[in-house]
Amino acid sequence: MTIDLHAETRPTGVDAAVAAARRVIDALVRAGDISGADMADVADRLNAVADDLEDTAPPLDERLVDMWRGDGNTRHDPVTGPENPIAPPLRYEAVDTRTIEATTTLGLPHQGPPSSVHGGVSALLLDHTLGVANGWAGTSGMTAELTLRYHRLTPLFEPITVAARQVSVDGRKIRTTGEITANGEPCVTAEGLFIATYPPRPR
Ligand SMILES: CCCCCCCCCCCCCC(=O)SCCNC(=O)CCNC(=O)[C@H](O)C(C)(C)COP(=O)(O)OP(=O)(O)OC[C@H]1O[C@@H](n2cnc3c(N)ncnc32)[C@H](O)[C@@H]1OP(=O)(O)O
Repeated sequence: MTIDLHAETRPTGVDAAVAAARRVIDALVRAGDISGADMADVADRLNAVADDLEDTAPPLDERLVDMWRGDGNTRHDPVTGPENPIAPPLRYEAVDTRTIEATTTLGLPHQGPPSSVHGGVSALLLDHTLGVANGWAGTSGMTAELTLRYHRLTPLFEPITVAARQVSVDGRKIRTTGEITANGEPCVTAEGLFIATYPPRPR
């Protein structure tokens, strides 16, 4: 069952440009300096795109207010956001009323050890997924503690599943667990303490 735990990716507008930017990031890391591409020309063309975007961007304050309107951060967060080129992006499904999961395949931009996911990237995916599991379960908060155990390398280039479950809510303290698995084997497990609090949205 697909649920509204992430913003839907639109085929046009900034979502389409972000999808293209993800391709560029992946292709650049893949190419390195041993490809046949004229990288000086590539840099000129990418800088021209950035110049155009910077020249037409709204003031930062205005954009921040816009970002936190409506769907809020699910459109721009760095894990699921269709507006954010550094998001893989993950697309969550509900497992039950307190548990969610997403399956994705990461590539070279997220590499740490050879052909393996960077440990900090795993932490990002888990922190966010635990946070969204809290939102799904009905009580969310800010990460106060996140404890990770890296059991084995998390592979690139093949499907991995990121899952999280809200375990308990005790006053403002929310305890949540999660894991990244590949081929059914745990690669990283996480335990999080979240404190129920709601930072003000930019206005
Ligand atoms: C359906 C879909 C929904 C989607 C939703 C969108 C999801 C988005 C997902 C995004 C996910 C991404 C998520 C992110 O990226 S969140 C960003 C990363 N986190 C932060 O930046 C948090 C920064 N820290 C703070 O803001 C404050 O310190 C917090 C809010 C955490 C607590 O400050 P606050 O002033 O409010 O609390 P308090 O001092 O009154 O303490 C209250 C109680 O808590 C206990 N305590 C506090 N800290 C700790 C600690 N470190 N270890 C153990 N215990 C701790 C404390 O002892 C006390 O217990 P007790 O004495 O009462 O027993």
